[in-house]
Amino acid sequence: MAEPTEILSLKAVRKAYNVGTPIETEVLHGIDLSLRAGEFAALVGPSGSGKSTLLHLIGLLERPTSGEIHIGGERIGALDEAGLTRLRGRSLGFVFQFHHLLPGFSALENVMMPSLIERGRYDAAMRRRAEWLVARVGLAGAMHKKPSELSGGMQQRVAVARALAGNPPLVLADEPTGNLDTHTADEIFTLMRDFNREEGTAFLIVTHDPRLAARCDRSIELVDGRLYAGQAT
Ligand SMILES: Nc1ncnc2c1ncn2[C@@H]1O[C@H](COP(=O)(O)OP(=O)(O)OP(=O)(O)O)[C@@H](O)[C@H]1O
Repeated sequence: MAEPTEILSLKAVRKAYNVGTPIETEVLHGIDLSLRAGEFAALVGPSGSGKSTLLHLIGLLERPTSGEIHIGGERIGALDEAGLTRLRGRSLGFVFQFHHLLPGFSALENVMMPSLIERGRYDAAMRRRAEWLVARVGLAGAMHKKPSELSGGMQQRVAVARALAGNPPLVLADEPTGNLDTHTADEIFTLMRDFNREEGTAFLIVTHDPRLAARCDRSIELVDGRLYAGQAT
């Protein structure tokens, strides 16, 4: 059973891909990692070290080949696909390098979308939360604009607001500033940091930017599919 303050726990997690039967490549070799509620952590490492693979496992988008993952105390190995979808909707928010906003919908509608999909119905509280978030990321005046009418930085602000819409205890961000200039990257990073402090949301942020990693509480380093010594907890 995971510790109550742990939002995430990985024990001996391995991931191998079949790259043509019977050839298997192991990408992650026994990862032990835990993240506490409210932590703000960077996930760093060279290209190909397995960062995205690890994030996909934690994001419940893929299953580990072996080992155990707990999210919010729930053991994911025990869940079927419906259970994984429910846990993902309730516990996780996502920010990607490319915002992945839906082009036909306004900023506000994009922010409401995950809650709408998860709950299967519209409600006023959901809209109030989304309006508050869009204003909080500095886009009160652009709430009804479509993504194509917004700059790259503004689009990523909407993506951050969308990740927070369901009040998840953990947000996973895969190179969230990788497509932005330094100034805009700093702004987006600061925004995530503010949410971390204001709402107690934990963040796990994949970044290649050492400046941003240094601004996190903790840097978790992957090298060749293993956590660098001393990074385990
Ligand atoms: N679906 C897959 N099938 C086979 N191999 C894969 C698959 N996904 C990833 N890999 C391999 O796993 C290794 C780790 O990839 P991953 O994308 O997780 O690394 P990364 O640290 O995120 O790299 P980058 O910083 O370049 O994004 C790479 O060698 C990659 O080729």
